[in-house]
Amino acid sequence: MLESSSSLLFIVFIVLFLVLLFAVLIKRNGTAALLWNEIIRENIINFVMNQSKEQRILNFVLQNAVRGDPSSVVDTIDKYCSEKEWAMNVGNEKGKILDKTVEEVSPSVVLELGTYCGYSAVRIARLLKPGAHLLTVEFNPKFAAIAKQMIEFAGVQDKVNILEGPSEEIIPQLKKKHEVNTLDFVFLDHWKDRYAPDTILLQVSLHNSIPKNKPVLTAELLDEIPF
Ligand SMILES: C[S@@+](CC[C@H](N)C(=O)[O-])C[C@H]1O[C@@H](n2cnc3c(N)ncnc32)[C@H](O)[C@@H]1O
Repeated sequence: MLESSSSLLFIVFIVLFLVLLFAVLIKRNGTAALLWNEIIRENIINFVMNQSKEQRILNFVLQNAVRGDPSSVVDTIDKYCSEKEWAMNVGNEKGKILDKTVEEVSPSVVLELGTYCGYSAVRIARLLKPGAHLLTVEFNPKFAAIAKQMIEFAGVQDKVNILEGPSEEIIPQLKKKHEVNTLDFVFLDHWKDRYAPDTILLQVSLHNSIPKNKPVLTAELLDEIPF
């Protein structure tokens, strides 16, 4: 009896020690914090709420943003992601540089690789001149479905075309299937290991018709440009 209660006490002690150790790690170590927030915590919330984080972001927008007002959609996503749950949108800081580039270039045709929930797509589309359009590529069908609703709610669906599939498959189809002859602005915000091969693929597929003076921005580059 005494033996079993002391081993129980020992197990409780070990569990408490591990919880404490993990709490300290989360506070001090970026990887542990990421592991906790992005994998453990998020999956627990998804399980309890029976809903993905992306669906929660969309619901928050549907309940709090102004329908047909893209800036309100952008601001509402920023509010959710700064106050409630982090998400991999480009965010407001880098978003301002993105805005500035779109305004300066005044593109007619824009390509974005990596749509996610449609945050940057709405952000770019709200600044496009009449007749201009954005093609945005996303290979996760669940994210593409969320983005479609986000874009429609923001009222920019006539300016944005979501192309569902991997960039490496979509890019070679741009010319024939989507009638793209030249791109005035490219925003690379998908997985980093595809930046270089997709940039080459773009030039090959469009026969070098991305003019040299037209910007190709990556999410990482936005970190380095002073605003
Ligand atoms: C950082 S998020 C994009 C964020 C988005 N641009 C925004 O600011 O709202 C990256 C997205 O790229 C998608 N992705 C990654 N690699 C891809 C590929 N090769 N083809 C298509 N989509 C890809 C992922 O599923 C993810 O949704």
